[in-house]
Amino acid sequence: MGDVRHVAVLGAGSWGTALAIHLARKGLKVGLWGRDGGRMAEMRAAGRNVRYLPDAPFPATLTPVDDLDALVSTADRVLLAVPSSGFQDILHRIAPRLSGRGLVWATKGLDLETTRWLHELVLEALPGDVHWGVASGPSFASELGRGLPTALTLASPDPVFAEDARAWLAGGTLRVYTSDDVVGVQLGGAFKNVLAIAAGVSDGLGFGANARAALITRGLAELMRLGVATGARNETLMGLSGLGDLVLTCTDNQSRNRRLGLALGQGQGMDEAVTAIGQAVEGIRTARVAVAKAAALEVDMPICRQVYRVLYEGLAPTAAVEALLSRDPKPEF
Ligand SMILES: NC(=O)C1=CN([C@@H]2O[C@H](COP(=O)(O)OP(=O)(O)OC[C@H]3O[C@@H](n4cnc5c(N)ncnc54)[C@H](O)[C@@H]3O)[C@@H](O)[C@H]2O)C=CC1
Ligand SMILES: O=C(CO)COP(=O)(O)O
Repeated sequence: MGDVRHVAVLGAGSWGTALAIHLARKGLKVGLWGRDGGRMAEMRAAGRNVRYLPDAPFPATLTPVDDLDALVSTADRVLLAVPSSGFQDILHRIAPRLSGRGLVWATKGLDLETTRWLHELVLEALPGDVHWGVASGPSFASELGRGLPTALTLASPDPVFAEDARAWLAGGTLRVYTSDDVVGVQLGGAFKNVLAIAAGVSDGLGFGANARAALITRGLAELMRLGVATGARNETLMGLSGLGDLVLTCTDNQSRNRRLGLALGQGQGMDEAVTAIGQAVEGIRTARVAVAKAAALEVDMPICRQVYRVLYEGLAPTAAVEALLSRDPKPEF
């Protein structure tokens, strides 16, 4: 597959920036592209992403760039880290230039309108000679940006490409495991965001550690039921991209999804809470996808359903909890 010396990182939010810094620290030449030319100029001048990761200076081999086509045409590999709302658009823009290169994405979510997995969009958009994979796991951008130890899973249907991607992604403080469970790795990364909102709501209401642990565990049961219906493997859902990321985002206030839930549980309105966070909160879109997938596949996902009702139907958080607690009794497994 050839030597990897130059990586294009697309999406200059907190995650794209942290990944770009990490790769550049390893000595790779990195072009970081963002859609806002003014912000990219600001990053070039400041030598850091002042808005999203102000405490992580750019290594010398990281260049913020404006020209997407030029960057993708010259890079050996492309790492896509835009929110799921922008995934399809950027994928189509870069697809004609991806021949012979490899694509990894680090976006967590599904396509909202069609509820398709991102790899299904990739399969449809890309020429057959483009190898691809998805990276996911418990990984707050600011921690990777500060060089703190982090572990991810890289899933690809092609074991040779999985090893290729592992080799250029991993190193320094980032450990990367490989997998061929493309659906399982995406499932955990996407749907844990909905459950993190639920955990935040519970903590915002002051419900305590028992309730949080119950939500994490029963949330994992929902992921596993969806996994059975979609062909994901249980061990993947028990791994870094499943349970690992679920625990991280349900328990730590660095999670934007958890913070949204906290704000709602404390009585803040949705618009106010989203504006205050000011960054991607993927669980909002994914709650809609969860309800649609659960209905289409006849999978019981009561926690995701109540999150959806709080976000989209104006249900009071206390009423959502009551609805969960008053369901008919059933065996745990
Ligand atoms: N921040 C984190 O700790 C982690 C984030 N992720 C995932 O990475 C993805 C990106 O999230 P963040 O960087 O955290 O979001 P962010 O809110 O920090 O930044 C989003 C960036 O994407 C840009 N953007 C939005 N729509 C776009 C479009 N259509 N085309 C091009 N650029 C667009 C925005 O201008 C902004 O620069 C999400 O799917 C998120 O779940 C995954 C792991 C960790
Ligand atoms: O996915 C993440 C960590 O793995 C980031 O979580 P939030 O999007 O909730 O901040």
